Amino acid sequence: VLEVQLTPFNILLRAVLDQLQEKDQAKIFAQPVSIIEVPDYFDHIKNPMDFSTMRKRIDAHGYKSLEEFEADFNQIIFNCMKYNAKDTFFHKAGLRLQDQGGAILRKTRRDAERIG
Ligand SMILES: CC(=O)c1c[nH]c2ccccc12
Repeated sequence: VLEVQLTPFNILLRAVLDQLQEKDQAKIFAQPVSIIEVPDYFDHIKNPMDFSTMRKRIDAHGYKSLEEFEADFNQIIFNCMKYNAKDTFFHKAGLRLQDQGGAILRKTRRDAERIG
């Protein structure tokens, strides 16, 4: 059922989100951090974010601009770097996603600028 109205903007956001998720092979950022797995997570992290939540917001037409979309992506990274100590697999995965995702978003902004 095509319950999501496909506008050019949310087609673009879904495509960018797919590219960002390709950089998360371990699927660390795919779903919300589980309060069962990590009981103290929400003591430290006040604005949880993950890719599945972003996808829901795209489908609800909840992003009014690319900047709002990027803010949620940056929240994922910020939370990961804050909660996980520097020498952990998760922290390092956050750094890599920030680097690789940053390149994807810069190219997206450039393309959007050109297309207008
Ligand atoms: C994204 C993130 O920080 C995590 C994703 N899964 C986790 C499991 C335990 C602790 C942290 C996490």
